[in-house]
Amino acid sequence: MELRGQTLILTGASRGIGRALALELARAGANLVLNARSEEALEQVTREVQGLGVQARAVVGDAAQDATAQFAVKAAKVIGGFAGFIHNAGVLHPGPRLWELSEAEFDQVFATHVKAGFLLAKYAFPNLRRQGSGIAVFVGSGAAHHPRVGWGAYGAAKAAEHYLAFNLAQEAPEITTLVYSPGTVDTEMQRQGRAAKGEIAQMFQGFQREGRLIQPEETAAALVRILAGEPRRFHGKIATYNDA
Ligand SMILES: NC(=O)C1=CN([C@@H]2O[C@H](COP(=O)(O)OP(=O)(O)OC[C@H]3O[C@@H](n4cnc5c(N)ncnc54)[C@H](O)[C@@H]3O)[C@@H](O)[C@H]2O)C=CC1
Ligand SMILES: O=C(O)c1cccc(O)c1O
Repeated sequence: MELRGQTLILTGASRGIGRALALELARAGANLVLNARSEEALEQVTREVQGLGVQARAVVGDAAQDATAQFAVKAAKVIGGFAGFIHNAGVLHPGPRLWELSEAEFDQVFATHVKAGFLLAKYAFPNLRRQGSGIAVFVGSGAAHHPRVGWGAYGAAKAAEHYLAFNLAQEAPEITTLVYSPGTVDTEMQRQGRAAKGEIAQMFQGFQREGRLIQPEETAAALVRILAGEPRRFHGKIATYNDA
């Protein structure tokens, strides 16, 4: 897929994998609508992306709010060449067993991974279908298939997010829709995992001790290689960091 001149929406762009993806996509020539909740960090990433010579627009807000998704699609259409989205925003809340999470934490995890994915599809897919093509990437996780003490809501939300992607792939075959599983990546989410209480912290500490963490730049480059190549081979499937 040619990325130059195409406009993509990217959620969770203020740090970690999202920030690295924004920069790598810009290097590949893509214009970007960047979303995150923290205005200062997002504006900073947006300036860095613009410095790479592409058009970029920051949309500050919760990706799980209807207005955020609606505005992001509008902003992408104003830039022109709207080609789709990468839903990367995520939150883990590591540590508590499922029944120890607050209702607000549970809702936040499902809203960020699942509802935000639904809203992006709700506003992007009708446009992309009219154009007859597009790309939708859901940043997924091995957690969707591997129950562990201390990440129950997260894993359940990731499983639901994967399912949204697989179902959309059937509902809109003309839009290439895939899950990207980024590997175990050295980000704030990993740091929160290591600092958590209970068994999950040992797992995350082990990732670091065993040298299993990859850098956000590596996993971003791998996804952009997939997108710039033949993303269609992963339609309705999970592409992993190693596939690139
Ligand atoms: N770091 C890892 O080892 C792995 C990460 N992932 C997934 O990769 C994605 C990115 O994670 P990381 O960069 O590691 O995490 P991170 O915590 O460093 O960054 C998450 C990003 O999402 C944003 N965000 C969170 N809630 C949001 C909301 N409601 N609306 C808009 N933005 C929101 C944050 O502001 C931040 O920009 C997530 O979907 C995560 O589940 C999947 C597998 C492994
Ligand atoms: O599988 C992992 O290593 C992992 C770690 C943190 C967060 C995740 O989603 C993961 O899948």
